[in-house]
Amino acid sequence: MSERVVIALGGNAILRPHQEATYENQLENVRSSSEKIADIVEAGYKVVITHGNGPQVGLILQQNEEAKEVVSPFPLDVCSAESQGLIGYMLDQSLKNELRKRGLTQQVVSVLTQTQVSEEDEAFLHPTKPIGTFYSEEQARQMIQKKGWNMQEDAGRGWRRVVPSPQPQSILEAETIMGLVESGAIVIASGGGGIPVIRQTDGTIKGVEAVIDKDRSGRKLAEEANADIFMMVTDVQNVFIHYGKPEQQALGHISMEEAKQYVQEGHFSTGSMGPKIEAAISFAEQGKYTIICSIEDAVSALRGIAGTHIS
Ligand SMILES: Nc1ncnc2c1ncn2[C@@H]1O[C@H](COP(=O)(O)OP(=O)(O)O)[C@@H](O)[C@H]1O
Ligand SMILES: NC(=O)OP(=O)(O)O
Repeated sequence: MSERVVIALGGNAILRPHQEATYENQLENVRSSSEKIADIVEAGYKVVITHGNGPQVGLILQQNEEAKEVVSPFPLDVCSAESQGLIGYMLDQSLKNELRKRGLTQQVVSVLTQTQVSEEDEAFLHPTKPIGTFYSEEQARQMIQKKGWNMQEDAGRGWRRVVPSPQPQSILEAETIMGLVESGAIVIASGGGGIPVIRQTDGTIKGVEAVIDKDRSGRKLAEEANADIFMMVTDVQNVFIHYGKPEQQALGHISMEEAKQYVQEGHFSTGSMGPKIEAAISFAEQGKYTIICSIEDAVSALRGIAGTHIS
């Protein structure tokens, strides 16, 4: 039986740090990622796709805020929904085109996904999720003063706006997503971690202003989809210890215990590599397998010869 892999595509792989945020640049990145995803499909894996939205949701939010004198701005959960539509559309279209080119007949479908979070989550008081553009420290100070943004340095790449990132509790459309996966379709779901919603006392759902980490939601999706492998595709080839320092060292195959040890030693930044390792550890706790790699290495990583593997 073919193995099932949930691929989580990083928002920064769709729009690279410091790359101009045009639609064309993002479409080209998504198009080349789709070639690699099609390679994985062709290699015989059953594929479920999720994706980040950090750069995109930040830009949509900024577009809303900049135009607020002319057009009423939308809240962050709506911007999240917009980013899911934007990226889902690009991925869906690019993958359909790539599969068609190769004579592959799998259906591709993108599901608008809402993820339940708790209103009580401490994360609402401590924003940690980097979104939007990268700024210099001086520009960041101006943004904090002029716009009242929360800003943090993001893993040595520059300063970014940060917003609350509550823990995902459940994926509301999980059953429908599973039905589509079982039908043999390639499903794109839980984009940007899913649109964050809370369940109110009367049972209705309502959007909340946050951005969920797609690696945390991706791990939930991988559990729901009963995936054999959870693959987080990002803009580095490996996870490193002593990242960004002269003594940095790439990790190949490590155990869950080693991963926990490295977390304790503080090797992974919150808001970037931290949540990926956290997701890998909880997936490994269920006896499952996680890979963190670049999109270029995705096929070799599945063969075990590239990327970081946590089991
Ligand atoms: N220990 C580490 N090893 C590798 N990358 C790290 C580490 N700590 C922080 N990072 C940063 O994590 C980034 C990937 O996380 P993130 O930006 O959230 O990716 P994505 O948007 O692709 O999910 C890398 O570009 C790197 O700058
Ligand atoms: N939502 C989310 O985790 O996006 P990134 O992968 O772009 O950070």
